[in-house]
Amino acid sequence: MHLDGITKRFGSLTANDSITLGLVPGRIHCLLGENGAGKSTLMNILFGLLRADEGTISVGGNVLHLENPKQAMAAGIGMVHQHFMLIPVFTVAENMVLGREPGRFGKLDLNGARKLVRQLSDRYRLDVDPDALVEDLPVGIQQRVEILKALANDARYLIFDEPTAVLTPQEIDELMVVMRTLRDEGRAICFITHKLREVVAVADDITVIRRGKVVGEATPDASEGDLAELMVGRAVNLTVDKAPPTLGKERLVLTDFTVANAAGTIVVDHLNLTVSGGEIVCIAGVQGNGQTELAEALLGTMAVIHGTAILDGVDVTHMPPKKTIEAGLGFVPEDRQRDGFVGDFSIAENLVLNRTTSFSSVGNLDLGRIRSNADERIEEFDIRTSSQSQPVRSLSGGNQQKVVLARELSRPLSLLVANQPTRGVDVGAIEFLHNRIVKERDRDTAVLIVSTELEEVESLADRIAVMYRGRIVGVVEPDTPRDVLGLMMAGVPFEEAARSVEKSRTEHADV
Ligand SMILES: Nc1ncnc2c1ncn2[C@@H]1O[C@H](COP(=O)(O)OP(=O)(O)OP(=O)(O)O)[C@@H](O)[C@H]1O
Repeated sequence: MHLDGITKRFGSLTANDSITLGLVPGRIHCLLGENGAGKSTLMNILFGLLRADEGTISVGGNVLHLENPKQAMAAGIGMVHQHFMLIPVFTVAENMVLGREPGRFGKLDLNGARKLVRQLSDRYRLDVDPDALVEDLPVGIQQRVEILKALANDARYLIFDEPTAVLTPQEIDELMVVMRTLRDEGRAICFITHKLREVVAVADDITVIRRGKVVGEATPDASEGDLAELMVGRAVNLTVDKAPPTLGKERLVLTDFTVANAAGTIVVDHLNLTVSGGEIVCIAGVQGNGQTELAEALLGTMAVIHGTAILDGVDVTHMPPKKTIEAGLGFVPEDRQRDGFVGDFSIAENLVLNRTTSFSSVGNLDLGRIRSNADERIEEFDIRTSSQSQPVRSLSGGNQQKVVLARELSRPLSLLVANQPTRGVDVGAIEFLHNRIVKERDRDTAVLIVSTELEEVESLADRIAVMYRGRIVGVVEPDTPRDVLGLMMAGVPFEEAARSVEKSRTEHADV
């Protein structure tokens, strides 16, 4: 398949500028580029979601005219989206038949769909229950459903647009295996990711785009540093420079902090933790062990059924979000699309979303200050946009994340709680954001980070608190070996985990 001279403009912005690219059966082609480079735009054109202004897409010399995803699917193109396109209240099998022409397995042929889910699940070892409701499935499994949807259509060209951003390390490994299998069957894969180790692990071909243009190609033996430099056009320091913490007073004190979900199940279980000003505590753990609920309960959107949260001496245990924010909490949610911004509002509006009173005078919004605040934040956080009045919905994913962080980090804070702070963000921006978080720490803010990225935890943490089934298994130093951390994440206390790792090392040394 050839994409030839693809150009796409949004008003004055050229998101794709004459991009030429080949997708070859039996090869994984990684598309790399900084936030806003134009990767998703290009893939949306290939899947018929957007129309190119110029250029052609052809297979075997035949030009395809793709006006919608249905036509793309008919041409053998499948897409696994960055944000899932599934209907949450439907089952897996029901989602499989959605949007399909009756005839292949028509709208009512749920049995056919169920059978196909089972067959494909077995063949690719994807393990999906056809009768499960999509909303009850963890994100990793939802993504498998998207992959199954594409495979049900026997897609020969598969687009994976940042599929690993929301996955746990184990799910990522499993996805890499699936991608290799699909490649070895002779399918062509286009894979977008910001995680360079994944590129190095699976790429056969690598194309880098910057500001809408192809700026280079690389071979899979390129180092992560070389790829980073090619992506952002300068050398990137992938490790965080930070001095040892200077501990201030205890700012956040959690005592027997216990949180229940809507069904009444305890998800954070008698948790005790203190975070001082001037330190970064990272919560490490396999997703789904209560980390997100802990963060949300601190904000005030989940029910605390026992224990207390004290912030700077004030009891914030049962405060609603508006009050906790006024009490000095900065909050970066796990799901930016759902909880981080209002998509139809402009960047400028989103940057002052939770503190309009500070941008008002005599009861009216001070539009001049809102505008100058937006100019400053866009510049500081390098938010790639054509205008501060652009709706946040139409920003690239990574730039949306930068808007959320820019808003939360632009007022004096007592405590910053950030859940997956750099999700979907390019390496250059991660370098900036990590340094910015350390700067926040050095202003005597208490920082609590939840991250499933061990590299992020290791680079940011002054202490690591490992969470398992709603409890803290142990609080350890940031240089704790990964295998010890891994055992702790499975619920093994530190001493036992350290002994077990030591024992297996000695046994291996003896062999
Ligand atoms: N509907 C739209 N209206 C206006 N501008 C848009 C629209 N869709 C995308 N853009 C702009 O096009 C540019 C490219 O965005 P795109 O989503 O393709 O980037 P990306 O490379 O996928 O970035 P990321 O890595 O952050 O996901 C961005 O500047 C974005 O704001």
